[in-house]
Amino acid sequence: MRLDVVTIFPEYLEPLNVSLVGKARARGQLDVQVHDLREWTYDRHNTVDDTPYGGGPGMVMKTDPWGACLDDALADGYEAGAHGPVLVVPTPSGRPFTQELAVELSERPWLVFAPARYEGIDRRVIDEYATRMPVYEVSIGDYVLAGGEAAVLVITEAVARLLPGVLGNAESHRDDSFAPGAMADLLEGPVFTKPPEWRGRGIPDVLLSGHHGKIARWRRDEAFRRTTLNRPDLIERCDPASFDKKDREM
Ligand SMILES: N#Cc1c(-c2ccc3cc[nH]c3c2)n[nH]c1N
Repeated sequence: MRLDVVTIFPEYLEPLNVSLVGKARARGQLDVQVHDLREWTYDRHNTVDDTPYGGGPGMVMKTDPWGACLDDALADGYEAGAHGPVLVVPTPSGRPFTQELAVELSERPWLVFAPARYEGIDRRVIDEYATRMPVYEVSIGDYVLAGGEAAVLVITEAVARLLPGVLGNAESHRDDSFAPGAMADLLEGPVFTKPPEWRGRGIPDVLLSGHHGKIARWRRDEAFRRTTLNRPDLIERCDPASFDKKDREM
């Protein structure tokens, strides 16, 4: 997978050099190119913003730097269609970024991220590139950030960990919260590791029983309890029949 990120804060994307994404880059599973938008400005102040038409607070990111930078980023191997790039625009007014969307994006070969600053990017930029490729305007949550770079880090990690071979076998994302399957839409339950006792706190007996069926049932019950407590809205989406079926299989 190729990722291009256009930003006025390239240093904000330094975390893409470490941990899971950094290792995937080192292994050649990810090709990440970060572009400093100001390198596509041609005035002495490297201007990327201007006042909004119609008035109002703040500034709007200008068309020309974005057009010049995106054209260059896309010129390198661009082709339309299923094997081509998609434009991902983080915005508080976008569709929710979910595990389902992470899976959809992980199946694309090339993501081009356009994290804005100020009040956003001149709409004509998005409309221009929407004529050439799918555009995903996504929000990572119902809170307001000062720019889209943090969202790029979140989306990139959620997508990269789904790529074949990026997570070790032991770290399968099969049982992730929100991953498809009988535990779909349930939050993950508690986890424990050695030592067997810590500050007078032990391990739930069932996890020491070696009875895989009972362990699976306990984990599912704990996931159900945590989901009921923290995300009751997800409970309606669960199919209790899948649990009964799972029990019969244990
Ligand atoms: N994704 C996302 C966002 C943002 C966001 C994204 C881009 C810009 C550009 C200026 N301010 C921004 C906020 N806020 N909250 C979210 N969930």
